Amino acid sequence: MTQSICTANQARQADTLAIQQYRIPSLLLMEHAAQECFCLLKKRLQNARSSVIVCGPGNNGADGLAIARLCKDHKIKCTVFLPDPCHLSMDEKIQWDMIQALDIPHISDLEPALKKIEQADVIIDALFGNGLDRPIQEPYSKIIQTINASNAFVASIDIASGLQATTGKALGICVHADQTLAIDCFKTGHYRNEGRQYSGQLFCLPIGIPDHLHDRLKTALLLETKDVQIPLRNSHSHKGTFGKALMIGGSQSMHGAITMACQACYRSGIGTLTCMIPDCIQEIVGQKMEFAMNLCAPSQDGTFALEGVACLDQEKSKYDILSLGNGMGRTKATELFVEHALKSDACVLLDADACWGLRDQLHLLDREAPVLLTPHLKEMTYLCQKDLKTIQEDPFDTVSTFCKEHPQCTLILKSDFTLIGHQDKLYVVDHANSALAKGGSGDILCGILTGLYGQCRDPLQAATTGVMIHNLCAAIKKDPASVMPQDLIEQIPIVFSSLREN
Ligand SMILES: NC(=O)C1=CN([C@@H]2O[C@H](COP(=O)(O)OP(=O)(O)OC[C@H]3O[C@@H](n4cnc5c(N)ncnc54)[C@H](O)[C@@H]3O)[C@@H](O)[C@H]2O)[C@@H](O)CC1
Ligand SMILES: [K+]
Repeated sequence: MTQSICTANQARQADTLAIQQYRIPSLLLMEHAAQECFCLLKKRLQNARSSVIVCGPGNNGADGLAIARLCKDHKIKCTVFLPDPCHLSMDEKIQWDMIQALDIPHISDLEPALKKIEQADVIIDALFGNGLDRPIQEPYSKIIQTINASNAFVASIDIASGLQATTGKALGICVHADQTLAIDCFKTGHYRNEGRQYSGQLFCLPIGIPDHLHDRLKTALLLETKDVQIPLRNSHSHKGTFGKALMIGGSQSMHGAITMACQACYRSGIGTLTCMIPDCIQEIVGQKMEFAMNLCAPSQDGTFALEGVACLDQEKSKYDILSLGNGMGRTKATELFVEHALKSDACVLLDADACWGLRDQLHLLDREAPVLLTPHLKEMTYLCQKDLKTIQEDPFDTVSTFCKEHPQCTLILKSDFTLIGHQDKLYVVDHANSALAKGGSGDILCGILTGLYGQCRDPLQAATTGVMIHNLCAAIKKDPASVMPQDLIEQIPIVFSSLREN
């Protein structure tokens, strides 16, 4: 099952549909949620000297009470802290009655509860979930402060209390979780704004809501390795079967970028590869790449000259994919190359400086053949009318809006996680790894994408598979500080064969 990433509203809708349309009682969903949480936390709770379940006034708190009941069933000691037993949701009232009837230790007075929290080694945070809708105030801010000051392991149910589930903004103070146990689906707030920093390790727990309800809600999806498919390679094939690519880039000061991109492309299965570079770097690039054909275009001041675009015009009809950008520099010629590439019939991939070169000619995206774009957050400002802060605050909306406006495009927005959008589809790849936060890493992704597109001719498949491969390449047994671009390139064959086996 592919995990959904929902806004607060979508998560609520999924709950409501499950309850109304599939007649699943909400207490049953809650029981599933509690059982899944308990299963994941059982070992820690068993080993804890003292554990506290801190419960708020809604169904998040009710989940906490249901977990306390399962602890009692398994003879695990824990204390429930419910600060305000007079104001409870309907389901929580039922859970609270059971807690009292079963004589499970519970406190409602603040001072002794804060002492318990200070001494606890495991805290379950069930204060607020999807329903937090205003800034945290007393007594909850004092409670959260004490949780954060304790040395305990903190597991938040559904979302760290204090985070708004859609925006990931901390509404005042927020629990700093070691783990978040998302109920039924991830929330966009786990990925946006402060959500990354407060959620800790994320888990998503199924509670019996039918999958297709999420499909209906068109939520973003979290991609796992099993969800991607590398293009099949028939043994009875020839180099034409696997695509002809032209990769355009390089300059006097950045010739490494285009060579790394080409190496990654070749290792990712392209049939034939031609590399177009400014003639001033002909010698150095030629020495590094005997597998690719080199085309040299005239240069000026260490980058492509304007008249170099004639070389592209002459060649462009011969290729399935034209990729532009790696180490190209931000010049008038880059803008012109972008324009002429987009006026071809081939698929076009625009990376790095080519995204900049597109900024004043976005109308060219309205074409027949597909376009792949791989901006990082800053480069995204060139592709839409938003500033960096707005994009950072809501990358989900940025990508979906762009993809609705440009249905021919597949957009890959890179940050510490990657968003991939195409028309109304939105995917997240989340393998944050600082080994990729280095120069050269984007060029390698560009090469992988070009190689994959040549084989499958499906931009979305190339994007989802390519981003996953790129991330898996970084998961090597080397300290992230020391990983070189060449290490990633050398990892490509290993990742390919492990994906093909699966
Ligand atoms: N059927 C369902 O709806 C299910 C819901 N589940 C749980 O229910 C949660 C959502 O429950 P709710 O919608 O009741 O929402 P919450 O439990 O997040 O809390 C909502 C309550 O908190 C109050 N509140 C909001 N912000 C506040 C603030 N700053 N200070 C004080 N009070 C504040 C609201 O007035 C409301 O009473 C999910 O996060 C999940 O943990 C799960 O049990 C699975 C099933
Ligand atoms: K919570």
